[in-house]
Formats: sequence, structure tokens, C-alpha cells
Amino acid sequence: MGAIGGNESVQWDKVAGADAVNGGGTSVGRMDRIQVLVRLRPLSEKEVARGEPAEWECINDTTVMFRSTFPDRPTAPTAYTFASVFAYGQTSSGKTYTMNGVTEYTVADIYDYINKHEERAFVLKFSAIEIYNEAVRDLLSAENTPLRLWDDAEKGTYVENLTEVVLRDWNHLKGLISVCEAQRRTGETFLNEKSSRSHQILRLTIESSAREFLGKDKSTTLVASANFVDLAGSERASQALSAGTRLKEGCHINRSLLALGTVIRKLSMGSNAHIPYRDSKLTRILQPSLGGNARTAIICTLSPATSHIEHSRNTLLFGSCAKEVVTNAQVNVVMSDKALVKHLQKEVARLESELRQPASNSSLEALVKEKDNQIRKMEKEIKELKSQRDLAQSRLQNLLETVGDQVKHSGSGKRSARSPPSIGISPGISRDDSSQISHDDSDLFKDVRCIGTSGTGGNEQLDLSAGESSSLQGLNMNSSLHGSGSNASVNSRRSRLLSESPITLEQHLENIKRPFVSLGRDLGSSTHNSSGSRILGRSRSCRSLMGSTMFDGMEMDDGTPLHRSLVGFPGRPEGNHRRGSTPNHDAESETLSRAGSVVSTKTNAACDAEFTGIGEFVAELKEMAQVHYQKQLGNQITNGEFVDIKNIGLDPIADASQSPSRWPLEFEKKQQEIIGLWHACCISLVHRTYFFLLFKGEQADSIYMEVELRRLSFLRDTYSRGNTPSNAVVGSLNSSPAAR
Ligand SMILES: Nc1ncnc2c1ncn2[C@@H]1O[C@H](COP(=O)(O)OP(=O)(O)OP(=O)(O)O)[C@@H](O)[C@H]1O
Repeated sequence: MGAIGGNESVQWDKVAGADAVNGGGTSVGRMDRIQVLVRLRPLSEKEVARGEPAEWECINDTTVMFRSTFPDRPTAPTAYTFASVFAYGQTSSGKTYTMNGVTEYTVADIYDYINKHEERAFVLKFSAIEIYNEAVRDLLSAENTPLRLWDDAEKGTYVENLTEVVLRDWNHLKGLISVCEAQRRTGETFLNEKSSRSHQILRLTIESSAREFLGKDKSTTLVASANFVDLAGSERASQALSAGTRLKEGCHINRSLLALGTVIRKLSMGSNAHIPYRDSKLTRILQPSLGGNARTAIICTLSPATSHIEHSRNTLLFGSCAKEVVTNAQVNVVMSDKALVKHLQKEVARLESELRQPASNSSLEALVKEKDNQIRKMEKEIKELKSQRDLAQSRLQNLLETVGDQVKHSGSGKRSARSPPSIGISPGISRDDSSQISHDDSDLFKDVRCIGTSGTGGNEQLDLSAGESSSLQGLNMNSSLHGSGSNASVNSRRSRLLSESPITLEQHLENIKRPFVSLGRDLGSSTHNSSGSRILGRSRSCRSLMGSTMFDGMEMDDGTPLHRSLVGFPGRPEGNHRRGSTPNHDAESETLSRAGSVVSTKTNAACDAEFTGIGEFVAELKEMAQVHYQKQLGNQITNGEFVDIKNIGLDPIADASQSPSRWPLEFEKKQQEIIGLWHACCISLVHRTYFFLLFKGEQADSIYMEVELRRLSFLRDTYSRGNTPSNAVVGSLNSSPAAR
């Protein structure tokens, strides 16, 4: 029997008349087992005539007892308990007899209910089919054409073009049932004079609506169907003595009943295994009644006769199995279009209101916020990484270009009067050095000289300018002096750089960047006192990386690299080293004062930014030199192959502040003591950052050249980023091979 239920079950239960179609007020939308009922008919006249005893007896409302008259036959089980209704049976067991009565009583009850509930409007529709030899036929139609079955997502399996008659009254239904009886295929068999040769399904569809809402927006209709199924009975050909058409009919009947039995058995096991509904038309049509939206009762009919013991036993086993099958009856609601629209609008409003309530969705919102923050953070990181990657690639490209230029220069055979950089060479850098450079380069040195000659420390300025030129020319000199060997070395380095992944370089830069950023902050906080005057060297980190207070007074240090030959330079006029600085503050720029004072004026922020850049550069150089050097000498290298000037126990800068003319000598002496045969080169960066690279043998030359290339690349980057380096730096940029 069909039933009704669903999400609105509670609501619909309250609607007057809903229980009428629910089967008398039973709960809906719940799991139900198939109800099983046993009907034991009395012995027929034929059976009595044959002298057959009654083997079965109903001993109470729920138990059928087997009283075997054959002591040698197995007796177990002898009792079957049913709490429920059972409907199934062999041929001639009384199914049709039973179903006729059930149909009549059910319809009578329905009409009785309708009469008692005038507040609801009912519409009853009736249809009837038979399944004969696996063909579906409309019992209300005169045509004998088999009907097709279709599957629909909402309706389930349905019969195409099936006649459905709207009932006028009870008598109308009676007349239609009579038509069906007349149309149904029956035939005489040995066991039944009027044996049903087909499965018959009578369907009564009941629709009800509350009269007060009829034609209004709120109008809804409840729908239920009652299927009255009179199955053809299983039969043994030997017993039924069937042949020909009857035999064929019997085969189809047994096959479809077997399919039904299989479905029931699988459903009763409760597993999620495949249920073979499609094995027969009977199970396809009965699918909702067996395992879906339905409440089902099966009546098992038995003949008590001895000759049907096995059949009866099988019928009871079938019933035992069927009562384990669970169905889920729900209310079937058909809504008018208007009611449906209104219902959906209400649902939308409810959902919107839920979304607006912060309390109920607080955890969700928090989660969304957290995710948003994570996304923003990751986007920022990606942006930073991309920018670092671009910077690294740019530097790499610059370096490669510069190396290429350098190779070109070395290939041209241009020689410089400058000696290969080494500690022991004569430190004097004469004006002849500048004579070795090109015309373009001479423009650069005009700028540098302009700075140097305008102050009292002209010699020093000149020397340092020459140092700058030397360091620039050193690129060529190294190549020239090393000849093809140097070219090979440069090419080797270039190959190495080319093979180095930009990602690796990027990661490397990221790793070395962090500590310098923090140092830069330290610097920012320590470079200004309360009066705004600059105080350099307060922070140890500043001192070690940015130079010391001594360089505050070195007018030529900004952007003017100290050539390592300066290590051996006998000294500079003392007054030039420790001249009181006269800051010429400008928030945005930095200038070199012709008056001989270092004018390095920046806002803290600007200083920080540039310092960070320098810090990166220094760290990069250190790393590069160290890696390179280790590659060259492998395990022979211990600590100290690359040392900060502080790390060798000498602070020539600080010493120079005491006695500037002494510090290179002191350094050399110290270097001899500590380093022994190691060579060293002194690298000057913009803004008083000095450190020393100590190398051994010929490697010192090539590494020094590479370091210089890096330095020039750095300066150019600084310039291109819009920072304003010193004039000397600008000059060096304009004249550097890379810039050209
Ligand atoms: N409860 C009963 N009391 C008296 N007679 C009954 C009862 N049930 C069935 N009979 C009789 O038994 C005979 C067979 O009944 P029925 O035709 O309903 O069997 P069936 O199971 O439908 O058989 P089939 O499967 O061959 O159609 C009929 O003559 C019927 O009148």
C-alpha cells in the first residue's frame, strides 16, 4: 500500500484529513517492516473427498501450527510467528478469494472515511493492469496491446498510456473491479477450476485537499496509492498437470515469483547489495511497495492439505523472510504552483536570515576570516618572492653581462699599468693609472678628482680616486695579466653562474637577507641622537658592517672603493681622515661636500633601506667568495679564508682614527702574523663598509675580480632603483664596463 510522508510530515499530519490517506493516523515518514499475514483456508471439497487431513492449524492470532500426521517427516520448524499481515501463496490457496475481500473492505473503509471528513475534498482514481507472460496489459482497456514500462526519477517505474478512471462512487468502483475480473486471464487447471494465469494489480489513487484552501495560494494536495496485488500462484507442472499454454503460463508465473522471492530475500538481509528489481516486470512495478516509499502487507495463503505441505512450508518461509524487509513510508505532497512559489520564498527568507545571524555563524565567519588572512599573507609572500627572484635574476644577468664585457676587454689585450692586486705590491697609485683608461673613463675621474682637489686632502682624494679607477681597471688588468688562464677562469666562473639556478640564488639571498635587515633597524635607531646629529658606530652591528666612527670623517669613502693596494699605502694626510663632519641634511638625498666633509644625510628610513641593500650585498659577496674559495681549495681551507676585518683582531679603521697613517701598515703586519701566506684584498663599499677578503695564491686575483664585478653591479642597481648614491658612485657607474 502506498503511504505518504516527508519533510513536512509533522505539518501535514496536522492538516485535517491527512491521516485518512496515511492509513488511519499512523505515523508517517518512518521505517516500517512489511506486514505479513497468514490466511489458512479450510480444506476444499475435493481435498476432503480425497481424505486429506488438515496438516496446519492457527492456534492463536499470531501462530500457525503444523500438525504433521507423518511421524517420520521433519517437524521443525513447527510454528511460525507473525506480528503482521502476510499475503502470498500457491495456486488455489485462496489469494484471489482473499484479495477480492481485502479490496472490497479497504475501499469500503476509504469511502467511510471520506464521508466522515467533509472538510476535505477527495478525488479517487482507479487503474488496473495484469502481467501475463511478462506482458503488461491494461485491464480497463478493450485493447490487448502490451503496455511499456518507463522509469522516471520522480514517479519511479510507471506504465505508459495506462487508463486511469476518476471514481464517482463506490458502485462505480465495484463495476470497474468487475470489468477487471472479466478481462483478467484465467484458466482451468487440475488444482483450480478458475486459476489466475496473471498477476493483477489494482491501483486506487486517493487525492485530498482541505476545502477551505481550494483554489487559494495555500492549497496543497496529499496523494496516496493503494495497490491490491493478486499474484498468480506458484505451481508445479506435475501437480497442476499443465501442458501447452498452461505450462507456458506456469513457467512465466514461477519465474516472476522466483524474482519476487529473490528481491524479498535480498531486501530482508538489509545489505546494500544490488536488488534485482529489473529481473521481472512484477518486481519493477512493485519496487516502491517492496523497498521504497510504501507500507506493505503481504497475505500468505495456505492450503492445509497434505498434498500442499511443501508449498505451504515454502510460502511460510517466504513470509518469514518478507517480514524482515524494511520500507520507508513518506507523505507525498503535491503543491499548487502558487503554494510552491510561496513555500520556496519562505525557505529563501529563512536561509537569508540564518546567514545574517552572526551568532549562529560566528565560527564560520571566523574561519573565513582566518582563511582570508592566510590568503593575503601568502599573496604578500608570493609578491616578495617574485620581487626577490626578479632582483636576483637581474643581478645575475648584470654579472653575466659584465663578465662578458670583461672577457671582451681581456681579449682586446688592453693592459693596465696596475699590478695584479696583492698585498705586497707597492701601494702607490700614480696618476699614470688614469692615463691608462679610456676617454670615457677619464670623464669619470674628472668628477672624482673634482671632489678630491677641492679640499685640503687633495692627495688623499686623488689617491682614492685612483683607487677607484684602479679597481675598475682591475677588471681588465686581471684578465690581461693572467692572460688566457684568466679567461679560462672567467669562463669557468661564468659557466658556473649559468648553471646556477635563479631559484637557488633567490633562496640564498633570502637566507642571507634576514640578519642584515635587523641590523639595519639597529642602525636606524642608533644613528641619530636626540639633537638629530648623526652618531655612527654606537651599535656594534653598525660598526662591523657600516664602518666605524673613523669613517664619519673620511670624505672620500662614500662610494669610493679602497683598492687592496691601499693596504700597503703608507698613509694619508691625517687631517683628511678625521675632519669633523658637517652634515648637510637633506631628507631625500645624499651629497658629497666639496668642503671635504662627508655629507651623508638621509632619513632613517632611507638609511635603513640602503643599509639593507648593502647588507645584502656584503652577505652575498661573503657567501660567493667563500663558496668559490672552498671550491677552489676544498678541504685545505679552514676558518678564516674570508674574514671581516674585525675578525682578524685588527680594526684598521679605528686604528686609523688614532693614527691614520699607520693603519695599513698595522694591518699588513697583523695580516702577516695571522694569515701568513694568505693574500688579502680590501673591498670598499659605499657608506663606509669595509671588509677584507683573504685568499691564497692566484685565486685571489680571480676572486677579487669577481667581487669587483659584483660591486659594480650593486652600484648600478642602487642607482637604477632611484637611490642617490654619492657622486663618486655615479661616476663609477657611468664609467664601469657594465654601464657602458
Ligand atoms: N478462505 C476460504 N474459504 C473458503 N473457500 C476458499 C477460501 N479461500 C479460497 N477458497 C476457495 O478455494 C478455491 C481457490 O481459491 P482462489 O482461486 O482464490 O485461489 P488462488 O490462490 O487465487 O488460485 P490461483 O493462484 O490458481 O489463482 C476457490 O474455489 C475459492 O472459493
